[in-house]
Amino acid sequence: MTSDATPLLSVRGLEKRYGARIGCTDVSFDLWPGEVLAVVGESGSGKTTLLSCVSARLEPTAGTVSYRMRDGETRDLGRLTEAERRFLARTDWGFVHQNPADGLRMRVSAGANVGERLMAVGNRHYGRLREAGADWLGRVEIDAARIDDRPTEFSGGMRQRLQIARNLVTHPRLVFMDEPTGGLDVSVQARVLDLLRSLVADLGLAAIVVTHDLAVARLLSQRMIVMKAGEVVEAGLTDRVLDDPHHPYTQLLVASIPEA
Ligand SMILES: Nc1ncnc2c1ncn2[C@@H]1O[C@H](COP(=O)(O)OP(=O)(O)OP(=O)(O)O)[C@@H](O)[C@H]1O
Repeated sequence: MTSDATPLLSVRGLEKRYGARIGCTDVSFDLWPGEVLAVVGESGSGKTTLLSCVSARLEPTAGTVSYRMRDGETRDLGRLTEAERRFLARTDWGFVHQNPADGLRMRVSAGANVGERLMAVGNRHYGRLREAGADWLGRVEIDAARIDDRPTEFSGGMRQRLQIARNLVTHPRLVFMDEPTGGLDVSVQARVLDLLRSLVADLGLAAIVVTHDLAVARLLSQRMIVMKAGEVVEAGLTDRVLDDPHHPYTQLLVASIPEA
């Protein structure tokens, strides 16, 4: 089976309830290899719930998430064993959190933060781990001389770039991002976004990016879904949705973007 014949990820009829409250409901979409999908919507619309269910961190109440594994077999994530899920998360997936402290080990060096992910996939050679660490620091524009510093000594933007390096060093096929620039100063957001965009393109990564910022969706994604009160109200190519929004809620979101 060729990589283009089947989606990397297929979500069908996904629902998550918290007791009587709806987190998200009736969500369906496909994600293709190398494609970036943005999930947008206001606070409480269900974006994080959806991301957590799709990345197998939260068990959905109904619906399925299928993922095409490296061997070409498509598996229902709900039927994986805990060990299989953890292996996927360590090797095939990345997760970039809004707060870098949630995705980094703050008490170990920058180099070890990057090397650790490689060790998890079987690399043991100290010299090569250090070399890869230095290489990846360079790729995220952190001076290799800072390799032995801890993230606690880094600025917010540097921490976020380090978290990106830690996630991408193993060449995952799919990266989940939850407001990847949301916690950063406006002045450093553009640089991190630019870096993310070029790395995602260079590595041919597929990604799902949760954001309330339509500018982030515009810059990073080819397709987007718009959520309101847990439901998808509009889906389509990012440029189409933003330039010609059909649903009144999307029109409202687009109209509320401040003029540049
Ligand atoms: N652990 C939880 N227990 C109960 N209700 C929850 C829980 N997590 C989320 N919810 C509810 O599910 C709905 C969707 O929340 P979710 O966090 O997914 O939205 P969001 O779009 O990611 O919001 P934000 O942008 O503020 O993070 C909300 O009504 C929220 O109150």
